[in-house]
Amino acid sequence: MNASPPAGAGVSALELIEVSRRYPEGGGVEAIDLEVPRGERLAVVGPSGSGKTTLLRLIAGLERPDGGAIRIDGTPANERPPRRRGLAMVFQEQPPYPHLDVAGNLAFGLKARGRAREEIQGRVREVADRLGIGGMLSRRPAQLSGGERRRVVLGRALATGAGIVLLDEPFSALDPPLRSALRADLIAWQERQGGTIVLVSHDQAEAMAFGHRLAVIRGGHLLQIGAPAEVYARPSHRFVAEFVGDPGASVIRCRIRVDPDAGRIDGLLPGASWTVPRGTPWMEALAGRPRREVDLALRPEHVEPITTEASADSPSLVGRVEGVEPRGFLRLVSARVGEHRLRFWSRPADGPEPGDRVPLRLRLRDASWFDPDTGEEIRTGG
Ligand SMILES: Nc1ncnc2c1ncn2[C@@H]1O[C@H](COP(=O)(O)OP(=O)(O)OP(=O)(O)O)[C@@H](O)[C@H]1O
Repeated sequence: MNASPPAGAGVSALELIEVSRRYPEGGGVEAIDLEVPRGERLAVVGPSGSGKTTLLRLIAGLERPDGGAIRIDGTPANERPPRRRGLAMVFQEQPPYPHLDVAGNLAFGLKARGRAREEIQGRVREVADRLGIGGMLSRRPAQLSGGERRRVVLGRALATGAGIVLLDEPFSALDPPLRSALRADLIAWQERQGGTIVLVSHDQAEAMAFGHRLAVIRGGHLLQIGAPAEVYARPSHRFVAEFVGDPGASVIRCRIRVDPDAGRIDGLLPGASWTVPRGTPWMEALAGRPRREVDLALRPEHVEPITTEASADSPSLVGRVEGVEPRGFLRLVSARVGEHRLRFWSRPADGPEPGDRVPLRLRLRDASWFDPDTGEEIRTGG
C-alpha cells in the first residue's frame, strides 16, 4: 500500500465544494466535492471525456466554475487568476520550449517569478539531477529523446517550487519502463520536497501506484475517492468495479429468493445457484431489498478453477475457456459462461487451454454487489 501523506498543518491544499462547470454542448463536471490534504498525491482516473482535464483546469483557474467554491490553502480562490494560485500545471503532451536549452526550460518559471540568480541555478541543478537530466543542461529539446523531453517539462513545473502541481497525463506517449522510471522519480521528489500533486492518468496501474488516494470520475461526477486498495476492494459503484482493475470486474445479474418455509435464501445466476440458511448476514442484506435482482461483480480473484464439488453456499459453474493471456508469473484466463465472460488467474504449468471446459467456483463473500437500478453498492458487511 502507498504510505499515507505526511500530516499537514491542518489546512487542506485544495478544497472544492460543489464545483460545477457545464459546457453548453454537454460535458464538464457536476457538483464535485473534493478535499486534498497538503502533501497528498491524488490520482484521478475516468474514461475519456469524463471531466478529468476540466477538473484540473478549474483548480488551475483556466476555467471558471458555474457554481461552487474552490479554496486553495484555506482561502477562497474562485476570483484568483491562475498565476496567483501558487500552482504549476503540466498539460497533456505539452512540449518543452524549443528555443531554450534544458537549463533555460527548467529556469523559466523561476525567472518569471523574479527569483534570485543563485536560487535559480541551485534549483535547476537539483531538479535536473533528480530527474536524470543533469548532464543535458545545455541541450535543446530537439536534441533529446521523447522521455527526456517529458522530464524537462515535468522538471519545469517542479522547479517552480509551487506547493501544488497538477499533472494531466504527464507520461503519456512514453513506453512502460520509462513511465514507471519517471513515476518513481516523481514520487521520490515529492516525498523529499513535500507539496501536493494531482495527477490525471489513463493508466490505472500508474494511478494506483502513484496516488495516496485514487479518485474515479465518470460523466463529470466524482463516484469514489479512497486509498487505491480500498477503491479496488470495495467499489462504491458498479462502474468503479468494472473500470478499476486490470481487468475490471465482470458483472452478472443474479436473483435472490427467500424461502421462508425452508428457512433458506437462494441465489440464482445464469447456469448456477447457491443456498444459505436464513439469518446469514451477507445474504440477508441482499434479500432485504424490495427488488429481487442484484448485480454481482466478480474480480479474477473471486473465480477459481476447482477439481472437487462446490459447497452449497458457493456456486460452481462450468466455463469454456476462450482465451489465455500471459501476464508474467500468472496467466489471465477468460472463460465464457452463457452470455458472461469470467476471468481468473492460473499458473502456466497447470492452466487450462482455449476450448477446455473448466468447473469454476465463485467466492461470493469477497465479491461486491450493486443495485441494478442505481449502480450503488449494496453493503453486505463483508
Ligand atoms: N472548452 C470546452 N468546450 C466545450 N466542451 C468541452 C470543453 N472542454 C471539454 N469539453 C467537453 O467536456 C467533457 C469533458 O472533457 P475533459 O477534457 O475534461 O475530459 P477528460 O476526462 O479529460 O478526457 P480525456 O481523458 O479524453 O482527456 C467532454 O465531453 C468534452 O468534449
